[in-house]
Amino acid sequence: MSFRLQPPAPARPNRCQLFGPGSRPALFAKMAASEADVINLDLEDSVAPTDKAEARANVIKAVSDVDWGSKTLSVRINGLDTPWWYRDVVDLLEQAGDRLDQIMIPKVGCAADIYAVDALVTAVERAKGRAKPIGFEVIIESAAGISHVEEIAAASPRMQAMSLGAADFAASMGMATTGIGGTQENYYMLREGAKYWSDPWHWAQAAIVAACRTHGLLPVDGPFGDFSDDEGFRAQALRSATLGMVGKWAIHPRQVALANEVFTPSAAAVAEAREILAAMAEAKARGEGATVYKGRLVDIASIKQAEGIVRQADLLDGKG
Ligand SMILES: CC(C)(COP(=O)(O)OP(=O)(O)OC[C@H]1O[C@@H](n2cnc3c(N)ncnc32)[C@H](O)[C@@H]1OP(=O)(O)O)[C@@H](O)C(=O)NCCC(=O)NCCSC(=O)C[C@H](O)C(=O)O
Ligand SMILES: [Mg+2]
Repeated sequence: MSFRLQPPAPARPNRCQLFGPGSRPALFAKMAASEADVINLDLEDSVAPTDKAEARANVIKAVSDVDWGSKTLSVRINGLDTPWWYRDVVDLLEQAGDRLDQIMIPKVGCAADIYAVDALVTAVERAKGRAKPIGFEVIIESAAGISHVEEIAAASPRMQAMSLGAADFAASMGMATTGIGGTQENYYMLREGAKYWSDPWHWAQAAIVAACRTHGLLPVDGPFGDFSDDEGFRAQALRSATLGMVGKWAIHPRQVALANEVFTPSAAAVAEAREILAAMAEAKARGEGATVYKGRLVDIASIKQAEGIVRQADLLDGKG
């Protein structure tokens, strides 16, 4: 390990973030009743420009009026290139109750974007005497965002989580697709006449995971647009989990159970992790740093891998 230790990410469930437009208040109670760990009430791209003010008022009311249980409650504000974002921040911080946990900042391009929102949030918090500091989560969804991902992750102590926004990311990068996440038909390798599909989101996801793990944030996979394609969602989520992401967005309620399933360690994975820890404890008692488990090497690094799985299982204990 480097002299600079890796800080832990916030210890809270973040397997699924369920989105709903702030302009559809009829959805709020359904979102609260869902099994999602995080709720994202949206003021940004799912809300038409003519509905921005009404959506903001709906969301401010719902923060206090709806019973959100133990979920993390987040509101996605408008981007810093719009005329709406400062009013989103000021009205939320002045008028929404203490139940609000986070603000999600979309389309961040550099650390200064976070600095600007932090300055405004801090001023309103002090003026209003808000006791609970608001956390930040951000979306990496532009060429600038992915280019500056590490400085963005380090930009504020308010930072909690970072998501990949596949739709805006594809648009910003000029990617030849209108798909939101998942396999892309033309992104394949050819060998002896057979196509092998590759993953165009992989490098951006890996960069986000590395930035998050360096600075103690939760890395999250964003939307999968085709909500009729359960297997496509599951495949995308499995790849994200394998890379180190802790959860995924749901843009429709049917995606919530899929995300929870993928990002909850299976009973078999937890049992194996505990067996590895037991095998390594025995090895340590013998004065050894490595041993053989089921015919393969396990060593001190395996302890950290196994502890991560057990820690996640303990965190989710009782959440199904
Ligand atoms: C996608 C939707 C517009 C679909 O809405 P609808 O046509 O109403 O869906 P259904 O008829 O299939 O709904 C079935 C029942 O589920 C309820 N429902 C629908 N959506 C939600 C929800 N989000 N949360 C909770 N419950 C929901 C319906 O009311 C039905 O209930 P019932 O009648 O009682 O059976 C809609 O799902 C939707 O608006 N989704 C969220 C869209 C959104 O927030 N988008 C923003 C995030 S993605 C993004 O921004 C891209 C990203 O930034 C990037 O760049 O990648
Ligand atoms: Mg977007």
